[in-house]
Amino acid sequence: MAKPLIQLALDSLDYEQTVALAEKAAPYVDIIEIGTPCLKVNGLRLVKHLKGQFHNKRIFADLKTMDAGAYEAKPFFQAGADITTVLGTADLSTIKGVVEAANAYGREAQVDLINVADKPKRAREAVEAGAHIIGIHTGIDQQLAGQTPFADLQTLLNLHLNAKISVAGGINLATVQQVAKAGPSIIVIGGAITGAACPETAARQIRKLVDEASA
Ligand SMILES: O=C([C@H](O)CO)[C@H](O)[C@H](O)COP(=O)(O)O
Repeated sequence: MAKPLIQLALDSLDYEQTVALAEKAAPYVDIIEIGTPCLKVNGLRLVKHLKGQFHNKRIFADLKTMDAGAYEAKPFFQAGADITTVLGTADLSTIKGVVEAANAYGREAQVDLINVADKPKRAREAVEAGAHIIGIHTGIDQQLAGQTPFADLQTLLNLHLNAKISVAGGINLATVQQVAKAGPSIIVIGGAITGAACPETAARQIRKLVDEASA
């Protein structure tokens, strides 16, 4: 089974704390995500910093773009982001704009299906528009209401789309192997690492569990 990439989601608002968490978990992850709240507070400066410090990792800027796709994404690709996100609920022209910007810089566009009603339909349209990654995502507020991304992940994987599938939303030490065995390309882990008593230990454990599940 192909080994999924592990994406660390950083959702602290504090610049220094975000860099410190990235330093602790970086040896065990493939992609470093600047989560939307963190990106809104810390912006392009943090993208440049993390790309400079972790040049062998992919940097994910979780823009969740809703309009002006290319215009919003371009400065983040110029600053070193390898992947930016656009909302699946956006107009298809906005999704195409982010895809075009990503292609112009040799990077990737992820379409986030958070809050999309008909996920298979939108995922097919996004892939048709050139999206490189489709994100199954149960948001933090939805997690608080008891929702999980597992059923939607399986639905999307069953479509066998010509794009990578990423999954996010409350994945932790207890669930990461079940997720890895389902076969996504990318598994996103936020709070289970950043909120752990020892983030470095949690990241190492996640890496081990994913490697075991996909061996
Ligand atoms: O994308 C996220 C959220 O919308 C805030 O930016 C999170 O980074 C993502 O859900 C992963 O975090 P956890 O759910 O804590 O694993």
